[in-house]
Amino acid sequence: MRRLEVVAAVFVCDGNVLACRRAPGKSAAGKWEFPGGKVDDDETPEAALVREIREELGLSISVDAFIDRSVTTVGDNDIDLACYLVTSVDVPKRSTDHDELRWVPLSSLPILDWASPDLPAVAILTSPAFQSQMEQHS
Ligand SMILES: Nc1nc2c([nH]c(=O)n2[C@H]2C[C@H](O)[C@@H](COP(=O)(O)OP(=O)(O)OP(=O)(O)O)O2)c(=O)[nH]1
Repeated sequence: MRRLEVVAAVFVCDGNVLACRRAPGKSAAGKWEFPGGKVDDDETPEAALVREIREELGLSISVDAFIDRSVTTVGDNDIDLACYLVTSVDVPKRSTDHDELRWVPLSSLPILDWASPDLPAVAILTSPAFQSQMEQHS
């Protein structure tokens, strides 16, 4: 079993969350996920997330809050996925790794066909506690 440390960014805007669909030809193509990628050796999770989002979406972000970290077995890999709430000045428009970027209302997130490692974060995002936290900040 191989353990992969992965970080992902949750963009929230007006009660909508950015979901990204893995492009054809990638592993788990067609599954929805949060943008991000693998943490390199000797890199902090926050630095990895800033680097991955710059590479993938071409944006500068600030990493604002930790949401969830869970380990999920997918095939021969243990995916150790940490998700963070992030903000950016510019709006994400396109991705090198995804064929669709979609803003989805918090309450509709479970409708998408998520990569299984993302489901714990999706459950937190759709909880009443998170939704009222977001309303207080908007
Ligand atoms: N970026 C990202 N990756 C995720 C999420 N959920 C999830 O299972 N993954 C998996 C997919 C990949 O196997 C790995 C992240 O690697 P990566 O985004 O750097 O992708 P990669 O192109 O190197 O991946 P791969 O095609 O080699 O599998 O974690 C998620 O929400 N965001």
